[in-house]
Amino acid sequence: MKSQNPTTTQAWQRLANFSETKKNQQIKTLFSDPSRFDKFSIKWEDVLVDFSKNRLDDETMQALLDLAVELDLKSAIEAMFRGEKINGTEGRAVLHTALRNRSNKPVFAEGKDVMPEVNAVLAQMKAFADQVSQGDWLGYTGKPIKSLVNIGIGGSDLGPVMVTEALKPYQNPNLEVFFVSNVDGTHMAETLKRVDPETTLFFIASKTFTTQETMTNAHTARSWFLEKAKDGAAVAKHFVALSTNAKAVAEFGIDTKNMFAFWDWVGGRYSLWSAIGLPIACAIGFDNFEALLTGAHAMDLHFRHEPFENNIPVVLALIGIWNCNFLGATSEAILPYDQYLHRFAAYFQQGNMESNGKYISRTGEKVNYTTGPIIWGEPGTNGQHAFYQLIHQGTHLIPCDFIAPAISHNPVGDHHVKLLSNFFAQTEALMNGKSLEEVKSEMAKAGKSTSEIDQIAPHRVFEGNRPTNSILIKQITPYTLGALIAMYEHKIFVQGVLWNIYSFDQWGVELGKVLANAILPELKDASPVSSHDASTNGLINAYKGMRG
Ligand SMILES: O=P(O)(O)OC[C@H]1O[C@H](O)[C@H](O)[C@@H](O)[C@@H]1O
Repeated sequence: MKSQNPTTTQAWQRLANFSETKKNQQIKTLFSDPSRFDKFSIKWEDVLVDFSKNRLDDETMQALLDLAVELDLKSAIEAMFRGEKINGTEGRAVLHTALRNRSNKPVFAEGKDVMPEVNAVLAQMKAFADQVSQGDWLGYTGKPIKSLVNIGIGGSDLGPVMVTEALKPYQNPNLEVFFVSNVDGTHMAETLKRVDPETTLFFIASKTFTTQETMTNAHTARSWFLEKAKDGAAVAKHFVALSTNAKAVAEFGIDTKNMFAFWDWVGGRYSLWSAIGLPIACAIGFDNFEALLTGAHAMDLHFRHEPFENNIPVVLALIGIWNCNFLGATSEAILPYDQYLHRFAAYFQQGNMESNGKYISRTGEKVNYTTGPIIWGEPGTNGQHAFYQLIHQGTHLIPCDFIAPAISHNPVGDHHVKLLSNFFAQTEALMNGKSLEEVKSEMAKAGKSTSEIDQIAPHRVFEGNRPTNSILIKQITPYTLGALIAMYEHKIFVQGVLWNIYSFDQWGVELGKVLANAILPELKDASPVSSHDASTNGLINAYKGMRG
């Protein structure tokens, strides 16, 4: 994979040169081009991506596309799909695309076709999910399973939670799903209050099977279970493991025949397509899980083969780079107008920020440009009544992705048209704003006094010109959700390639873990500590004092 500081390319120089003059380009005036909407939107299957409401003209788009060519994005995409070890610091391939490779064409990692293994685990998942969802998997007292409890954190939690929530309309009504991630005992305690050991299945989900939070929660769940079941042999009916680490699974006491494997070429935050997706498959049924994979595969094909100018993940990634590196945006909001997608932004916080939150380039130097933005968001319309104030009138430039389904799973009264009227109105308002003249004349018409108009009018002005993308999807189904997730995954990949950083490691999470392990034994007794800096010593000693 080509490794080059993007700022040294001709395309970047061009973008930098004209960005000063184009920075404040008015989006609404760009619509004087009657073909703008057609030119700056992509229709793919049942999805429409409109990126015309950006500070983006033909020249900028061309320079961004040239940047992708100059940095040899095409070869990088091929390198990922072909199983090259593009995760350079861990020496691993990145093949989540193989997990959903419905074509079944061979995919090689280290010279070995991974598809037979992928298919074997999928078959094992199907057999298991079918038994659970049909009520044939019985607990130790012979009762069918009613509650699924996933114990995992990060990539072993966020994907399954997000998808299970997003696809609730497809959920088996006989099953309830719970997710325990936090090492805070409250998370486990509150969940255990709501489940019955005779009818509960625990999924211990951990790629490494060493993660402190997950192992602590797993041991607590097992002790709770054994207290009731009083028979070690019953564990096999109530605990399964989703992991790459068979040895640690066996050491924990889960029979490896109850283990669903995946491999080191699956990154944690890209793992919902693997055995980590088993709770999803149980909750919504294996056919629906397969449709999720199929949708993602369709997006993979689009991403791999479509020319860049028509390639949704590539175009969205390039616009993100324009906004971050040239217009000064430091964050991006993801705003789904779909209550079922309420964990979507949280999921892509990990996807984006753990992948591209890096200041060291692939050649080991500190970068001299901005990389991964801060990702945040909540479902519309809740966000509108909370933080949209800042998006509309704050001092930060916050590019937003608006996502909405045309058809609701709950066509109750006029809720959906109301929801979608807000979806359309917000991007319109963010682009067009409202001028001082408009505000003044409105206030005058409403009979306000001149002094009131002079005093209040400036506060009611909307500068507008806030960039947005709108992603309209016919309906959120397993298939379209799979495609949507894959779309964002590939956007992140493209940005990592162009920023010349390694998107598939996460060294930045290590230091805190190591220090927590050093502090843990110090918290076990009352003796004061003095080995840290004054603040950390002070905090630990105050804690010991409060605890008594
Ligand atoms: O699946 P596990 O090995 O338990 O890892 C769970 C999570 O913890 C790590 O600290 C990483 O930051 C995440 O990328 C990962 O998803």
